[in-house]
Parts: sequence; structure tokens; C-alpha cells
Amino acid sequence: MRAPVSIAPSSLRMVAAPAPELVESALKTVSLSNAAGDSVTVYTFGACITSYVKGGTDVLAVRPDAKLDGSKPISGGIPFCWPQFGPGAIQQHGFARNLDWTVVEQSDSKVVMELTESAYTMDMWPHAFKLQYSVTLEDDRLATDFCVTNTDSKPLSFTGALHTYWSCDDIDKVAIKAPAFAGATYLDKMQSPPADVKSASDTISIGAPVDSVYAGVSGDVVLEGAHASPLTIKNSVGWSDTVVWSPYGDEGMGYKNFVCVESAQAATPVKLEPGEYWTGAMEVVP
Ligand SMILES: O=P(O)(O)OC[C@H]1O[C@@H](O)[C@H](O)[C@@H](O)[C@@H]1O
Repeated sequence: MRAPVSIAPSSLRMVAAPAPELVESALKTVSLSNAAGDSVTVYTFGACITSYVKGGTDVLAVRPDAKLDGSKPISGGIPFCWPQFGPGAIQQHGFARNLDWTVVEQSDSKVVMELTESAYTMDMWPHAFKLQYSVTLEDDRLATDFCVTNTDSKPLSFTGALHTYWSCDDIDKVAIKAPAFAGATYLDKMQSPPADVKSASDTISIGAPVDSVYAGVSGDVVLEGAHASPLTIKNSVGWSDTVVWSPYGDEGMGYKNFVCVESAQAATPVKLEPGEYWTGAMEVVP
């Protein structure tokens, strides 16, 4: 249950104005911590991890224009895109980042959240499903495990992503590295219409707006120059693609202080028969 926000009178008005609409706020968060003093904050709204502080540095960023009141998906941390990545038949990036997930297990260092179909989801996407998302703060890393089960009597297919906003002091100094970037063909969504481009290097740097889908690039992706030491994004199970997004130059979004390097299942939808499940595991090793 969210507490209503109280609205202070801003100024005296000479004419009667319509009553301001109350915006619900104070979304529920779960905090994880360990003996080393590392911490994690997770919003149950969208199952969005908004902070992972390791050794005093928060490796995740929340955009300055983010809304944390449930009025729109949280623009920051690790938004959960599912069952659709990007635009398409339903709302951009799907509904999972726009709904309250249920906490089914919680300890000091771990939380497990679930989402199942509702009248709202069935209305736009007529499938019964069960999502389970486990977030564990370990001594040296943050581990995420995602499982989709088709609980319906007909097949379903989905795309999705962990749309992670990595913090950085200066995006101009960031290098995103993976051996598989070299020679990979990526979908350049900045072109109109989007077009395939061949990548020459194993390193991506950002100096202009970027929106690229690297199909089949997975495994370890290393972020250098964002913080004092490199950070590794370990895509160990599922999540077959990597998406790089930056609204470079957009001051309102605070472009200088984040880059999105997303663990995605974007290029090829996953099809699940009734009773089948799919898992995606991503770990952050600062
Ligand atoms: O503003 P949103 O809906 O959170 O999406 C942000 C961006 O997310 C990226 O993953 C997409 O590739 C971009 O096209 C999109 O603009």
C-alpha cells in the first residue's frame, strides 16, 4: 500500500483552481547488505534494482529525470524489460517494469520476487506466465537470476532485457569491451530505418547517441573507465544479446553520468511450450 503524498499550497490563487491530482509515492523498497558494507536497493515496482554500492561506489545510475512514484517505469538502475524489448505490439519494453512484483523470499542478502498474469496483462498480452527474479548480494558480486515459466495451455514467446544503467563519472572516458564485439554485426537503431553494421573493434566508446543491438554477443562484457577499477557484466545463462544505449548530449537525462549496457534477449524471441521455462543469469562483478 503506498502512502499518498501531501501537497503543500504553493501560492494563493484569486480564482478557484481544480484540486491537484494526488500522485501516489513511497514505493516499496527492499534493502540488502553484507558484512563488508556493500548494499543494494530494489524497488518492487518493476523489480528494479536502483543501487548497488560496492566499496563505497554505486555502480548503478538513476537518471535525474526518473520518476520514483509509480507514474512511469523507473529510468535507472536495472529496469526489467519483458515480455517485449523495445517498441512493438504492447507498451515500449513491456509491462514487467511497470507493475508491482511480489516478494516471496527475503533475507539480509537476497530477495526473490514474482510476477504472474493479471487482468491488466491478459488484456494486452493473453498469456498465463510466472516470472521469478532472484537478486543476491554476494561478497564480491551481485547475482541476478531470472526464470520465465509458461503456465498456460498454449505456447508463448517473448523478448526482454535487463536495461542496466551503469554509472560513470564521464561517459567520454568509458570503454565497453568484449572479444565478441570485434567482427560482430549489430543493428544500428540510430539509423532510419535501422540498419546492420559490422563492428571492427572489440571496444565501444561513446561520443554520440548510440542505440545498438549486438545479437549473439554475450558472456563477459567489461566496462572500463567508468569507475576506479573495471567492472565485469557476466552473462552466464540465457541473455544471448547485448544492447548499448546512450542518449549522448541529452542533459535532461544526465547523459554524461551513465551508459546502458543491457543483457538482452532482443534479436530472437524465446518460444516456450506449455510448462516449459527459460532462465537468464547476469552477475555484476565490480
Ligand atoms: O525511455 P525508455 O522507454 O526507458 O527507453 C530507453 C531506451 O531503451 C533502449 O533499450 C532502447 O534501445 C532505446 O530505443 C530506448 O530509447
